[in-house]
Amino acid sequence: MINDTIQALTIAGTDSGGGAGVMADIKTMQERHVFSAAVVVAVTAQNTIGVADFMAMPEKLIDEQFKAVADDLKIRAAKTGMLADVPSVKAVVANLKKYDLGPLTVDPVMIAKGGARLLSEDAIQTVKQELVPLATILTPNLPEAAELTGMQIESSDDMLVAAQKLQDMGAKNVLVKGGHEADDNESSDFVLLENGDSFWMTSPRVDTNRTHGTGDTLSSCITSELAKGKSVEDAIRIGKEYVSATIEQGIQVGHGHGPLNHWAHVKGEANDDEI
Ligand SMILES: Nc1ncnc2c1ncn2[C@@H]1O[C@H](COP(=O)(O)OP(=O)(O)O)[C@@H](O)[C@H]1O
Ligand SMILES: Cc1ncc(COP(=O)(O)OP(=O)(O)O)c(N)n1
Repeated sequence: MINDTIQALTIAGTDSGGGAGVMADIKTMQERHVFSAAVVVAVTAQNTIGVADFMAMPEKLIDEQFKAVADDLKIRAAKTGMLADVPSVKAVVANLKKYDLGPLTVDPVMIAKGGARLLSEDAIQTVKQELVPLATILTPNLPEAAELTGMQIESSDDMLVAAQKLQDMGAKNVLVKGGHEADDNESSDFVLLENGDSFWMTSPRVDTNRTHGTGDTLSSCITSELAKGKSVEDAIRIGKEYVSATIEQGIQVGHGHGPLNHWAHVKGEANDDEI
């Protein structure tokens, strides 16, 4: 019997500009040699300059996408990204409880780099109460961690406290991303694991505005590695290496916050067998 190809699912919004959301997730999973399926929760009219408009999908269509995927594919890990509003978050949560999709990475996307709100304010409470407790790994950036915890995050110590609070809210493992830090030299992320172990992941900060979709790329790489059966810690470390390479080996697309180079070469992965 032939083994099934490794399959993962993104549950998120589209980006017509190709840099973030479902598009970044599919490109990342493809580069990680994982077959990617997608439940589209919202469609955005977006490019590297900003988000012009978006529309959330009707809940029935969200349900039908989940059913279509679950009836046929063998999903080994899933991630959530942009979830738009309360009805969409609730529809996603109901389907995550209904189907076994493996470990779940929750990227609690709230506001795009250009400033557009991608999650309505009233949906934040629903995310906190209903989605965060389902997360195998929760990956907030600094503003998202602040919003979810209700605390100001201005130092490394604050990141530690926020991670603990998010774990207390039900997320098993927490990765607080430091991409929005003021530090000019380093970009440091803090990880708190389920067993209480914690560590920092630090990479040189690249002086660039080509960082559109960094969070999506990191979380979908982590999801790909979880689908392959990697441990949470290994998946997170590989995710950081991959996203760093996609930022460092930048490409030039568009006139604003440019997208990442998803085909970047990752050190130590000289041939396909090592991916
Ligand atoms: N300029 C940069 N140079 C290097 N790494 C970065 C840079 N900006 C973000 N990162 C990294 O990209 C990942 C995503 O972080 P962040 O940008 O905070 O997420 P989001 O896209 O959700 O706002 C993190 O690992 C962060 O450290
Ligand atoms: C459709 C969609 N989903 C998510 C985002 C935000 O992606 P992120 O990785 O946080 O990147 P930036 O917006 O910070 O560049 C998005 N813009 N669109």
